[in-house]
Amino acid sequence: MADVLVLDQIRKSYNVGTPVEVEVLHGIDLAIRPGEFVALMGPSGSGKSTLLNIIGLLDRPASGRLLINGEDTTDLPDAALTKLRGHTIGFVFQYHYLISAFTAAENVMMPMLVDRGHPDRQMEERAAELLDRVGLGKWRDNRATNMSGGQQQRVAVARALAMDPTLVLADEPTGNLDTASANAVFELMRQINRERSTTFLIVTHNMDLARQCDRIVEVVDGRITPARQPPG
Ligand SMILES: Nc1ncnc2c1ncn2[C@@H]1O[C@H](COP(=O)(O)OP(=O)(O)OP(=O)(O)O)[C@@H](O)[C@H]1O
Repeated sequence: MADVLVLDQIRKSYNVGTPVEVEVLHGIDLAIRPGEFVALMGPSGSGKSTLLNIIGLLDRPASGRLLINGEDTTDLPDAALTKLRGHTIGFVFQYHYLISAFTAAENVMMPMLVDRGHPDRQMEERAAELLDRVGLGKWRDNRATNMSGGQQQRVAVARALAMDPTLVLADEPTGNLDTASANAVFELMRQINRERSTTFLIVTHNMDLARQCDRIVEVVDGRITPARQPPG
């Protein structure tokens, strides 16, 4: 089976006032296999979010190749990138970004609504199944605003899974939560990874959580440091 993700010499610069370009990713090589649960760590400003945006097809690298499920995305037009993103990648952010006027179920349906063409019944059943899975079946018709931070983040995890993605990208998904809620959200993602073989790449500053991952990838100054196993 093809690697879920292959990065080959990915470089990225930001324009910080013409003509000044500052390179923040200096040739990143990375491969992630199907079903891996990987922590992405590194100091503030090292380039983790920049890298995640490129992997999530939200931003393009200046040079280098990015393959998702064996497909080279380098020369794909924007519309094809949007479609590939919608069908293969789920996102969880530090802030949940739920729509407060919508119910939990409606929020989970959002990726399917955006993708268009999914019958209502199918979307409702999928949302119900996923909310059950994250332990919030009874909260289906509650507005997102009436839920706790941990519950909101579990709805966000359910929403990330709506399109049955191969890869979930999570940018500090537990950063805003108290320790108990953070552990619960992390454990939920770990269980989903084991049950469904969904691949996860999780940015975290939390070493306790990172050491429960299969592997830690560390970015320092826009470069990946040599691989290391989570300390036992
Ligand atoms: N839009 C932008 N324009 C210019 N510089 C940027 C932009 N976005 C990020 N940078 C710079 O790129 C570098 C990497 O930033 P990035 O946000 O990827 O780091 P990070 O590792 O995710 O940090 P943190 O852990 O604080 O979120 C930093 O020096 C940052 O200032």
